[in-house]
Amino acid sequence: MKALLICEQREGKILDTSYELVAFADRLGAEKVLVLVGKEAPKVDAKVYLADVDKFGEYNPDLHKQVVLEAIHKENPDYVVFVHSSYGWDLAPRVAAALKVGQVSEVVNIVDGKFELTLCNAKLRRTVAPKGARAVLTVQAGAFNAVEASGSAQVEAIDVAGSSKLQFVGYEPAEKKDVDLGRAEIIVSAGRGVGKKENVAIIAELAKAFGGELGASRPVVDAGWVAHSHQVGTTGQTVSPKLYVACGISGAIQHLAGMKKSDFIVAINKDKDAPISEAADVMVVADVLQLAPVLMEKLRAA
Ligand SMILES: Cc1cc2nc3c(=O)[nH]c(=O)nc-3n(C[C@H](O)[C@H](O)[C@H](O)COP(=O)(O)OP(=O)(O)OC[C@H]3O[C@@H](n4cnc5c(N)ncnc54)[C@H](O)[C@@H]3O)c2cc1C
Repeated sequence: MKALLICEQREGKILDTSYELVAFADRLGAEKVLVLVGKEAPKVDAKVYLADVDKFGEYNPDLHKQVVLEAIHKENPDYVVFVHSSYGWDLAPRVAAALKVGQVSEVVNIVDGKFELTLCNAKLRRTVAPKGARAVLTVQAGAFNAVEASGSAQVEAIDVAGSSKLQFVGYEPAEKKDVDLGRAEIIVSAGRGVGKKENVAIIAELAKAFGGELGASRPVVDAGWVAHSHQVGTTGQTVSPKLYVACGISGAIQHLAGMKKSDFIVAINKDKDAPISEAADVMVVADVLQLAPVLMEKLRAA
């Protein structure tokens, strides 16, 4: 079984998720071959097809698709694997359509060689197996722990003739945020379990008592209870504070992807079986609205 791993870089820096794809292939027990439109190959003991980023652009769906199709032509892989990122969301279906094969999106685990996906806001999981001989997959960021960047790739340059009406112009820096969670040493995050907007103030106060910043899960942001700059997860910020306190957060894979590299994780949840318990160093089974005032009192007295 062979997996062609479509890696990503940004402005010369190989993204960590590329090494998550390697971990995915290793878990699958597949021979791995990597493809990157970039400058330097990932550090891995495997063959890497390297396409010149100056020629093909940081991103260009027409040209990058041609590069991937050329690598598929050379390697005849069983699986063509992308990260479930904005790059993968855009490119994977284009490749699947060109190959006329099915796509399995957002794989979070491998069980007996089949692919596990989440559904119902990550409350349930289902297992699927592609029917055809080949499939395109996207793998959820954070679902597989990245392998260490070490090894020496057998690099082969890949070039394709192709034209596109699109041109990569550049990245636009995000607006300056009111909070920089990336630098925070302590983050206390509010999840849907806090119940209503007014209760977020309690978690914000708790964050202050810890000397940290307020984070949030996506539903809390989507509901307009706090600004998006506080969101942690795949569509928010990736954080790695010394202490992360998750208040009323279930631990969906998209949230975990953004915070699981925290040094120490405390989860406060009414449900002892909430998935966050698997990532937490300490799981406090409690109503966070009852616990928070007690905790604040202790912290202030300390
Ligand atoms: C493409 C995509 C991208 C996404 N990106 C993100 C992202 O960046 N960040 C993110 O967070 N999510 C993201 N999500 C959403 C994610 O799948 C989950 O839906 C979300 O993380 C769930 O948020 P939650 O844990 O706050 O809510 P829920 O899953 O509803 O969990 C609430 C938890 O609170 C507990 N609870 C309830 N009441 C209390 C109480 N009084 N005290 C203590 N515990 C209580 C419950 O037991 C439960 O575990 C994304 C989803 C998709 C499809």
